[in-house]
Amino acid sequence: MPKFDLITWNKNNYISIGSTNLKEMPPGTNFLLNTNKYETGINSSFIIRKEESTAITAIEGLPKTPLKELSEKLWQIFQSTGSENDFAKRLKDALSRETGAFSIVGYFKEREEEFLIAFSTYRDIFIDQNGESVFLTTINELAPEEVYRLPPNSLAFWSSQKRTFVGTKKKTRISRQFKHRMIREIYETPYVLKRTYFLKDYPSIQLATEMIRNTERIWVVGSGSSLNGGLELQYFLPELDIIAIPAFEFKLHKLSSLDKDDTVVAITQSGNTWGVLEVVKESKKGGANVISITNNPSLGKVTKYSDVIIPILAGYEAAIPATKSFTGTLGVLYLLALTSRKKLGLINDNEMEKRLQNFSDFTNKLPDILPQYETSAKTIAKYLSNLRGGYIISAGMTYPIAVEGALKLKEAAYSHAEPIELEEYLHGPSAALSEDMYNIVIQPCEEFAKKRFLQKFEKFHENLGHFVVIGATQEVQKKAKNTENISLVNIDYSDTMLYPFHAVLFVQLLSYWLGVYNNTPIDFPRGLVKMVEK
Ligand SMILES: N[C@@H]1[C@@H](O)[C@H](O)[C@@H](COP(=O)(O)O)O[C@@H]1O
Repeated sequence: MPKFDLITWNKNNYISIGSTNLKEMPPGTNFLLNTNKYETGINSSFIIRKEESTAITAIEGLPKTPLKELSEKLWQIFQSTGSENDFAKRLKDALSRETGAFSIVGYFKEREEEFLIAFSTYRDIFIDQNGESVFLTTINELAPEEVYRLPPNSLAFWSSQKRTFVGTKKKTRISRQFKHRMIREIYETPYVLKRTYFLKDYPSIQLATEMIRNTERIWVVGSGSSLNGGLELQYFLPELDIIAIPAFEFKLHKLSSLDKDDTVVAITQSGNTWGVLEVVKESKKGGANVISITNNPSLGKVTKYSDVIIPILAGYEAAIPATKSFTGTLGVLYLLALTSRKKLGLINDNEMEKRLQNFSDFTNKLPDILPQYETSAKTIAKYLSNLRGGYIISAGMTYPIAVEGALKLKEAAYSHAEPIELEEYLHGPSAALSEDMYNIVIQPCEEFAKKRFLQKFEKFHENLGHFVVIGATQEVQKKAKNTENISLVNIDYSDTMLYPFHAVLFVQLLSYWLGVYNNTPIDFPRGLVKMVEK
């Protein structure tokens, strides 16, 4: 009998591998089942225990059927009689009928026979057998160099009698092993957004929308990247009275005037940031509505004080610089804004469908877009590595991305970057530039602001060590006389609401590569923690 770690796990109330403990993990997205060799950690949404050592399933993502029910359904199939092939077929049928972006791995023991299954609707699962152990993961970086790759919508089925996996493709070589968690997590983004897409049918989004519709003022509170992500709601829903404000500032000056017609949207990846908890506790006491958006919906304390909880489906994020959780937050806000616009009669069914389709198309294209962005980010980072710092400038929809970009450049690359609003640049900051500095302009998508940038183009380009322009850069190309110290990054977007996603991914990759060239401890910047508690 092979010795699965899962059996060990089954004897406990929770799963623990290496130093990580499921109880401390946000319900998540990636799982690693087993191994003695790779004690790296599991990040799984839900584990359902049956009686002693009989069944255990780990499900990540967002299937339509509630997780408990889905697990129960699979268990029924295992208990039914029939041949091994029948089991496999019935399982596959049941799983293929399910909608949503999810993956499942399971261990079942029935009539002295043991079975392992793996299935995903939307991503590869990597599988390997190593002597007595079986290894399953969705994180390719954790897999051995040569693994069996299970493509989406196929079922891998292992039985203790046959001792081989049925359904997997031939062994393939994993081409990329990520050096840092930050870059691996950026490359997780397509999966994060694919899961997020299915939030459209999630009850919390509908409830939050209802709350937003019946409210007078909306306050978005958070810190760090969560606050920066929150700024975007003001642009996604410009018709409403929304103010995004640091949690601490809100506590100091707004809490006292809060009333029951107000809604507080608290954004917190960890769900446990002290300043945010202070705000939600007191907002609740004061009778306001509280919506929390968190990557830790089961264990984050923020949920205790929330009327509605919307999960960020990013999964466990290890690197201190937030990347996939930021983009996951944008995804949640995109859906929340769309549903609210629909409810408020600002868009009709067709437009709603079109935007959802755009979002889904974007998630499908993203795996091809990311390496392209990375190639140019890497080249540009090389230029920037000789410079001491600079400005990151934008306006409108992508202004929050300039703010977030400046934070990423500081955290990951120790590059002193300051975010500036496009027009504000002309009111002081331009005076402080020198030849050892850079300007990064995220071209606005609003026509009026686009024109303004072109009109003042020379001003942004003067006295610089390097000038980077991100966006629809064709016009800039015509405008630029001296192209020596300019880098243009063309971004192809048709839906302006998706432009911030493109821009932030590029800026994250740029910060990452600048960190590599500057030789910084990218994943664990000095003096920073993932979560600021009391
Ligand atoms: N270094 C982290 C930031 O990356 C994070 O954005 C912030 C807010 O955390 P949370 O989103 O968990 O509330 O906390 C810390 O400062």
